[in-house]
Amino acid sequence: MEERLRRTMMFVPGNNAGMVKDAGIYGADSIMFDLEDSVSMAEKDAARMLVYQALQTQDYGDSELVVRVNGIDTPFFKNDVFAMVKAGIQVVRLPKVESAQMMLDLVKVVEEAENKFGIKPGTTHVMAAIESAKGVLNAPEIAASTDRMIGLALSAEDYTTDMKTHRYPDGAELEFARNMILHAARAAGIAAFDTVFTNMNDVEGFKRETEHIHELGFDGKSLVNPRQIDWVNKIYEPTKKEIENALDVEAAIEEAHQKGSGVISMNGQMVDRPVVLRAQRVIRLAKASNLINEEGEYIEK
Ligand SMILES: CC(=O)SCCNC(=O)CCNC(=O)[C@H](O)C(C)(C)COP(=O)(O)OP(=O)(O)OC[C@H]1O[C@@H](n2cnc3c(N)ncnc32)[C@H](O)[C@@H]1OP(=O)(O)O
Ligand SMILES: O=C([O-])CC(=O)C(=O)O
Ligand SMILES: [Mg+2]
Repeated sequence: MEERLRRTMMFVPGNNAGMVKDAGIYGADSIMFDLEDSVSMAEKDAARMLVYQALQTQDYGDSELVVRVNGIDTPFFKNDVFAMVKAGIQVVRLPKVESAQMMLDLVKVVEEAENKFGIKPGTTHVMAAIESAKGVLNAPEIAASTDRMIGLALSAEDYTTDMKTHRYPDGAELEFARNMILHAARAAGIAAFDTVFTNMNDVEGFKRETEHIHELGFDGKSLVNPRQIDWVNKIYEPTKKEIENALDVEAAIEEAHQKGSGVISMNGQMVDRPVVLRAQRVIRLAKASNLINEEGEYIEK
């Protein structure tokens, strides 16, 4: 199956009826309804109900549908998971994950809910948000904890609090966590998401951070505002040169396969599997940015 693009995962506060209703219009790769920290204690049940109803009635287009449930040690957790699985959510994001066991405990509840509501076992995927030193150090075992895992996310607001620091413009305080999470995710073959950027007035800071995590190799970022979607997509957009090279690589490897070979030379450059895999990702990103037409040619904008 073709890997899904996950450049933008937008948080939508689960108690905000207007935002929940319109969340599909902005073109986020993933919409993440939040039942956790953007919802006050008094509104936990109302938010769960609102998101449940929206999932039954709203059309969210091609966006992947994710819910951030309340933590496993809260009185809301089990009700959240049951309601969201019943509503057919695609991914449950567990916050503040510190061990593989926490993911296994989540999966047990997901399984119970799938059985209860007659949903095909294994349909509901899960992901972990890493928000503490312990979580970062256990990232490899968390990433490999279950076949249902689709990704790891860094959650830097809680993480920097746990580390007794805060966020700085150069992001030096996050480098170790970013690298651990990225390596753990890649080793397990799942996605890696960078954290939110919450200062809506610092557009340059947001773009600098996104360029940095793009360079490191993150699939994308958790977002708090729809304006951030286009900024991320622009940074993840391949260049004309990258797209044309990727199209040449596809053609060259096709020719090689027809000759029964897995490797070929293209303008003096060896083309083999890793080069082809990189080219395929460039083409997926280019298609998502409408930079390749039906005939498979680059579209000049
Ligand atoms: C540390 C953590 O846990 S972070 C995760 C939890 N936090 C969240 O989920 C916060 C989500 N984001 C928000 O609530 C808001 O974007 C804020 C508070 C950051 C900024 O709010 P505003 O300044 O009002 O946003 P802005 O003016 O850009 O809104 C423009 C439009 O986008 C909508 N919008 C803004 N943020 C979102 C969102 N996250 N999801 C869906 N719609 C949104 C607004 O409703 C508004 O719609 P309208 O034009 O139809 O009225
Ligand atoms: O997942 C995120 O990026 C938001 C969050 O909870 C945090 O930073 O603590
Ligand atoms: Mg958090």
